[in-house]
Amino acid sequence: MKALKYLNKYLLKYKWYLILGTIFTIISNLFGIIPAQLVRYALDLVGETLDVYYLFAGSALQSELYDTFAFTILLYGLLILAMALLKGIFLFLVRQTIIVMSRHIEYELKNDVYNHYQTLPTSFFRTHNTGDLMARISEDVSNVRMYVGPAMMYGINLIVLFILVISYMVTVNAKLTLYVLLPLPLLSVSIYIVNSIMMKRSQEIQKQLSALSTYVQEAFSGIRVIKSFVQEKHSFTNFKTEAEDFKHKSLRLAKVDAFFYPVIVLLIGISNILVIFVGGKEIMNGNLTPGNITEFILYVNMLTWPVMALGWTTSQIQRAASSQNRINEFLEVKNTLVSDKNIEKPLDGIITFKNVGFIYPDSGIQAIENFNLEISHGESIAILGTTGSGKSTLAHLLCRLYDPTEGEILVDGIPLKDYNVNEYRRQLGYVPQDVFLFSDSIANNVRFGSVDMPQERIELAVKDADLLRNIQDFPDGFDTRLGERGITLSGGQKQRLSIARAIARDPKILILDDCLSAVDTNTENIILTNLKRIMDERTSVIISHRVSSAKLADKIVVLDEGRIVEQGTHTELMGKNGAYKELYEKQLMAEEV
Ligand SMILES: Nc1ncnc2c1ncn2[C@@H]1O[C@H](COP(=O)(O)OP(=O)(O)OP(=O)(O)O)[C@@H](O)[C@H]1O
Repeated sequence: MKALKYLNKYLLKYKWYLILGTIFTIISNLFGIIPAQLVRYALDLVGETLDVYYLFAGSALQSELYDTFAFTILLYGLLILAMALLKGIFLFLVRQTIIVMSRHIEYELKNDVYNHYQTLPTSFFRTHNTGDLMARISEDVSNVRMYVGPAMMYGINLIVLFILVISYMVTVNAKLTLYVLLPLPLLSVSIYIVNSIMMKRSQEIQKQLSALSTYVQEAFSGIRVIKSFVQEKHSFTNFKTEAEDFKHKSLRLAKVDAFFYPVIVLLIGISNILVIFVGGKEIMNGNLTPGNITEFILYVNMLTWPVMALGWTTSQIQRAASSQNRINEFLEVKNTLVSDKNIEKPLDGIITFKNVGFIYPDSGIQAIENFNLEISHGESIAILGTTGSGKSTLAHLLCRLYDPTEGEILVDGIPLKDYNVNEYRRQLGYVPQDVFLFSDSIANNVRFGSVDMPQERIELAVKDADLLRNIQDFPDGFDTRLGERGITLSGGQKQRLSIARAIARDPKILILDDCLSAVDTNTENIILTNLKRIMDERTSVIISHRVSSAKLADKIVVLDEGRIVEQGTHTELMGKNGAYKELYEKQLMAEEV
C-alpha cells in the first residue's frame, strides 16, 4: 500500500476534481434517498386513504376523494421521476470529475515513466527486457488508473451512501437495520475472495495471451525461415499448444464467473427476505408501516451495489499497489551518467584516452584494458580488430553510454564526465553497428527530430552516403516509408541511411561502428572519400574489421582483446610485418578469390 503514496502528488494537483467529485457523490446519493422516502409516503397514503375511500362508498364525495388521491399519487410519481433525473445528472458529473481526473493522472504518470526511461543508462536496457518496460508503462499504469478512477469513485460512494442511508435507517428502526445489514459483510467478503480468484485467473490469461501473441508475431516475422525449412506443421503444433493453454485458462475463469453472480443474487435475496420477515413482525407490533418496509427494501438494493463494489475496490487497490510498486522500482533507478560541471562548449574534437580500462558490469568481461590514444583535431582514426576485441566498447565509451571503470577520457583536454551529457552527444555523429531505422519516411529518418533541417541538407547527406541514386529510384523518393508498413531496405542501404542520419547533423566527432560491412568495396571507397572531404576539419573514428575501411585513415589502431597491438599509418603498418599486414594480405587474398 505504501507504494501508492507516490500518487499523492498527482491527487494534490487534481484536488479540485476530487473535491467536486465527492460533493457530486453526496448530492447524487441524496437524490437517491429522497425517492425512497417519497415511496414510503405514497404507500402509506394509499393505505390510509383507501380506508376513507371505502367509507364514502356510494356518495359523490367518493369520486372527489378519488381525484385528489390520484392527483397526489401522480405528483409523487413526477417527483420521483424528477429525482431520478437529477440523480442521473449528478452521477454524470461524478464521472466527469473523478474519472476525468484518473485519465489526467494516467497521462501524467505515463509521461513521467517514459521520460524517466529515457534518462536511464543503456546498461539498464540491457538488463531489462522490452516486454517488461512496456508492461510497466501500459498495463501497470492502467491498473493504477483503476485505483485513482473507478476504485476511488466507488469507495467515496460507499462511504457517503453508508453514512447517509444507515444513519437514516437507524433512526427509523435500529433492529430492522441490523437484520438488513447482516448479510452485507458476508456479501462483501465473498465478493473479495471470488474477485481475487478471478483477478489471479485473468492475470494468467493475460500472461498466456501475451505469450501467444509473441509467438504469432515471431512466427510471422520469421515466416521466410519457417517456409524454407518446411516447418509450417511444427509451427502450427506449437501454436496449438499455446492456444490450448489459453483456452484452458479462459475456461477456468468462466467457471468462477458462472458461480459468482448466482451467489450474489442469493445473498441479496436473503437480505430482502429478512427485511420482509423482520419488518412484517414490526408492523404487526405497530412499530413500522408497510411504507417503511418498501423504503427499507429500496435502501437494501441501494446498498448492495456499493457493498458488492467494496470487494472489487479492495482487490483493485491491492492490484494498483503492486503495479505502482513495480513502477516505483524503475522510477527509483537513478542515472549514473551525470555531470557535476555540466560544461557546454563547441567541441574541437581532440580526444585523449588515458589508461582506459572497462569491465562490463553485468558480465564482468574486461572489454578494454590499459588503452592509451591521442586523437588530434580533424584526424581520422581507424580502429581495427577481430570480433570481440573491444571496438564497439570504445565507441560506447566515447558516446558516454558507459563510463570507463579505469582511467579517463578527455575531450579537448576536459574530462568527458564534466560535459553536459546531452550537449556533448548533440555534437557527435554516431552510426551504431546494429542499424536502427524508424517506421517513418526516409527524410524523417535522416532528419530524426531536427524538424527544421532543410531538405537540401538531407539530400546532401544522403548523397555523401552514396544513397541518392537508390532513393531517386523509389516512387515516393524521400517520402518513401520504411518499416512494417513501408518498403524494406537492403542491409547496405540501411547502413548508408544510418550514415546519412549521422552526417546530416554536422557532427564535430563522427563515430562509425562497423557500418560499412554490408556495402561493397567500391561503395565503401566512395563513402570514405566523401567523408574525408566532409570531415576535413573534424574528428572521425572509423571502427571496422575490414582493412579496406581503415586504409584511408590518418592513423590505424589494431586492437586485440581490448589492448592496442599496433598503431600507425597504412604504410607504416605495412612495413612492420605485424598483425595489420597479415590481416591486409588475408583480406586481399579473400577478395581476389
Ligand atoms: N553489453 C555488454 N554486456 C556485457 N558484455 C559485453 C557487452 N557488450 C560487449 N560485451 C563483451 O565485451 C567484449 C568486447 O565486445 P565489443 O562489442 O566491444 O567487440 P567488437 O570488437 O566490437 O566485436 P564485433 O566486431 O564482433 O562487433 C566481448 O567479449 C563481448 O562479449
